[in-house]
Amino acid sequence: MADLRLTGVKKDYGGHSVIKGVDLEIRDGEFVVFVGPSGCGKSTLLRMIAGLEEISDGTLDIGGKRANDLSPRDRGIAMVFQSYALYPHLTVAENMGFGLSLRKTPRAEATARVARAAEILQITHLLDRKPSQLSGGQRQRVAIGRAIVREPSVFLFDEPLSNLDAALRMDMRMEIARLHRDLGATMIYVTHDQVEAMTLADRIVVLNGGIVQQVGRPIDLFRDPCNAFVAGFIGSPRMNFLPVTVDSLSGGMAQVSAAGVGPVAVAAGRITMPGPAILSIRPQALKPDQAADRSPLHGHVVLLERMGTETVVNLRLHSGQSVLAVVPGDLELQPGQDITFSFAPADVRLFPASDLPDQPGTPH
Ligand SMILES: Nc1ncnc2c1ncn2[C@@H]1O[C@H](COP(=O)(O)OP(=O)(O)OP(=O)(O)O)[C@@H](O)[C@H]1O
Repeated sequence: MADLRLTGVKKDYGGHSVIKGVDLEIRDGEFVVFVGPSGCGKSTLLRMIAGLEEISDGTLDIGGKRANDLSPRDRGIAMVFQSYALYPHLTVAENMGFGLSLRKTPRAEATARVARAAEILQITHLLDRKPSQLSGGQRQRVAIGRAIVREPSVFLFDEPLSNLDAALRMDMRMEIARLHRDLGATMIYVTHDQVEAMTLADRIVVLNGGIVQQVGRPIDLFRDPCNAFVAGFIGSPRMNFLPVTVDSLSGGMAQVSAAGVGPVAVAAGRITMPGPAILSIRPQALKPDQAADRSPLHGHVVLLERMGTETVVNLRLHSGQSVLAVVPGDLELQPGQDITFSFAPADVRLFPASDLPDQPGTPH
């Protein structure tokens, strides 16, 4: 069993708090991805699970046993680093088997495990080469192979694909997904990459400033972010945030208005009082037409980013606010043209203005 439980886990560096009390359960066999802005504590949390950083406060249980004071090698965990961390003077086979020889695994068994991992990763033909004779993608396979041979119950990945080019990242992403399916091991993965997080994760943990903002299935975070931070962090292109005024509240609905928006009735969410608020609208939820049951936004096209099947439209509303919309790639649009987009009230979310204190038009 390799379920993990973090209870009130904290990390301080010399009185500076970087992880501020994390409670999290990770189920056996689950693929969990940590995301968040640079410096939010993703790697620190991962390294505490690995045993590479001491836990300042709180409890880490692995497989139902307290692991705070276990050495890294006794945790049943293997970690794959962004930098690959291969020994240049050893062959691929020796790199992969290095941890096993340290643990005095019988030679025949070590050789068999290396051969099996090489087969899984399709690098059998590279076993006699040195790291300098490998491409970046091949080196990353060796680093993953070195983790596999240890037969850990938990794999930790710290941005393993960030040194690879886009095409290779996609191949390796699929490879890691297949590995998870085949091995059935618990995997915890840190990334900056939205696509990796959305496609690999059973659940995503969004961190900000050492605090867990939300934990959930990718689709749930995308559709129902709990606050404006998560709404802005998950999804690409980035969420639009419009400052609005809540004029009245009734039966869980808020009547909102703003220059160039509404009035429109939307779900009140966490809003309990009339006053300033933020309306969030995904670029994909804006349609370049105006239907009776949709709410209009009037503006003009500033910039078009043609991606092929779709185009990202950067428009400026009459209120001066910039907004992004995603439209089909074959839609004829020109910079400078006046345009009306519209949204369905069910597709937007309302958040307190205090969620985004630097939002123009909202109080500080
Ligand atoms: N050894 C250390 N001593 C002091 N502060 C540290 C140490 N290691 C990390 N920090 C601080 O802890 C915070 C979290 O760092 P961490 O590397 O976990 O962030 P991250 O979310 O993984 O960032 P990135 O995405 O940039 O890798 C940062 O403010 C960092 O400066």
